Amino acid sequence: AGADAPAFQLARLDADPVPARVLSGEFEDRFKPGARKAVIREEADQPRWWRLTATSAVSRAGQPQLVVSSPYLTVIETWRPGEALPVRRALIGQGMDGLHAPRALVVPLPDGLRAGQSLYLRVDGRGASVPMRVAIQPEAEVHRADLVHVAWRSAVLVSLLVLAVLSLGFWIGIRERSYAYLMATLLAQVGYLATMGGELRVWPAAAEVFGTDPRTVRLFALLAIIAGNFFIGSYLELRTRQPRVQRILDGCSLAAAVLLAVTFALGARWVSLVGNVVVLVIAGTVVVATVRAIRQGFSTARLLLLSWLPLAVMVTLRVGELLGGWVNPPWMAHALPAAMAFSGLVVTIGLAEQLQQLRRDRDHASRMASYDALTGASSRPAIEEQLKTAVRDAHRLDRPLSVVFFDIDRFKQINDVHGHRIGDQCLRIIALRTRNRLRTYDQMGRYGGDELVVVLPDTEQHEALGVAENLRSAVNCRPLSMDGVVLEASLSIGVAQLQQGETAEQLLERADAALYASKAAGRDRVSGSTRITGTHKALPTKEVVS
Ligand SMILES: Nc1nc2c(ncn2[C@@H]2O[C@H](COP(=O)(O)OP(=O)(O)OP(=O)(O)O)[C@@H](O)[C@H]2O)c(=O)[nH]1
Repeated sequence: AGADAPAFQLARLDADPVPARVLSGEFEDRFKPGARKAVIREEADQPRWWRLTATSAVSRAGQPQLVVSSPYLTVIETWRPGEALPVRRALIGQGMDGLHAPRALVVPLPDGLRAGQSLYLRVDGRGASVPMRVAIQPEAEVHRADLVHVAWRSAVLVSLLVLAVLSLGFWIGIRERSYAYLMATLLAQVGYLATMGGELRVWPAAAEVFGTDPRTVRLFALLAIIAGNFFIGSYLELRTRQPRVQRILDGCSLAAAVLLAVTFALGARWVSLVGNVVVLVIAGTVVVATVRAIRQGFSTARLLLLSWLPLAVMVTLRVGELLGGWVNPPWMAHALPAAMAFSGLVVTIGLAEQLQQLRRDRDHASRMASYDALTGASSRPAIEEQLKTAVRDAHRLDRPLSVVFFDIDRFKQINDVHGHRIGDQCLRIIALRTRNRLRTYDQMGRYGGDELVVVLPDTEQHEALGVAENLRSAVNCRPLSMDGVVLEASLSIGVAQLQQGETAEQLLERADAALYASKAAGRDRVSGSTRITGTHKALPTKEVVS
């Protein structure tokens, strides 16, 4: 509430004299009003002085607090009226206060302020140049905002970490590289948020090492950019689908990598400037790339766009703020991290969706390999495999097994007279009529051009001969009609029952020989293999059931 209508004025002194001189009033005339009413933005690399003057009285009731939001690395020393020593505040290190969430620097004003009274702030922004909102709020309000802040940050950081762990799991599980890039991006984002937001101070040792060095946050930001680029490139298959866009992203990654190198050498201000421009280029490029991918019919790009748009908007708002264009509303402090978590979540869902598609494709491919597309019967390798299994079971369980092998008579002539298309339909109808006369556990496969094999488990030769006769009459008793063409067709059939010690190949060979016997005897007939010695006998029905 205090941020809406500040009861104070801010002014800045572009110098850093010794405190006693400032407090003595020597520089009062040289303080200039700040660019914005309730915002401190310290651009200088050296500490500068800011004066906060109450325009109306701030009552001591409710324990008023001076609140400076999103300070990042800034260290502020505050001289309260009448005090010779300052109160030092920083998110990390000396001046850290254990009472408040790291969303703001908080200085108690136990006596309130009279109208016209001033606070003097020595602001050391360490060249970070982030805009900080200033407010005077009662203690209770500060605590409420702290609680909200902690809840948000915990939710976002935990989400990002959980998604990173999930990505790690997927990466290890299926060796899909996109997940490694996603994991790296998410972890870099966590690093960025924790160093930028001050959560790092939970671990004092880490806070001392990383927390007060402006290069750490740049390091994480640049790593997030590079990993994110790799992720997007691999997710959208840009290298093959949109090579030019991929080159732009590669250029951005290269720029980020160069910045990464010089940030250690220099720590210069323009590292952030160039880095932020690179971020804007990426934000725009990725929007274009996803829209194009969607146009190309790449359906999972929709999810990427959904995940990217809020992030791109938030990042643009934030970069605009850092580049000095404007000051974002306070909720932006949560919106950017939330957009990161949302984006990570949606992208993980997108990857899972891609994974499912991959599995569907694989299932489809294996179905295609085991079925003959024209007749719907098993393919040759599949029926050979099924026959082998059936033969092994028959030997092991001492059960009978028969095969029926047939060939359409003068099929070449059907093709020649009516065309290949009618020939195809003829094959399909015969396969359908065959299938309709089999038991569910009988198996049918297409062995060659117009040759089909039927495997009949638990069937002795005499029963198989009956089945074969049935199949033969199913074709020759009723002419085949298709597309206005009606034609007569017939089958030549060979039948053989498995003998003891016989292999699947030997069994098929005998059935094939019987088939040729049928052809030789004038076609349209059934022949059984004559050599029958030592077959497996069918058991009485009761025992079959058990
Ligand atoms: N329409 C169609 N024809 C096929 C297909 N596969 C093989 N054929 C043809 O089927 C014919 C098979 O001929 P054969 O089995 O050698 O001889 P046939 O004409 O059936 O004569 P017999 O078997 O001696 O009665 C060949 O002309 C092949 O081109 C197919 O998928 N579709």
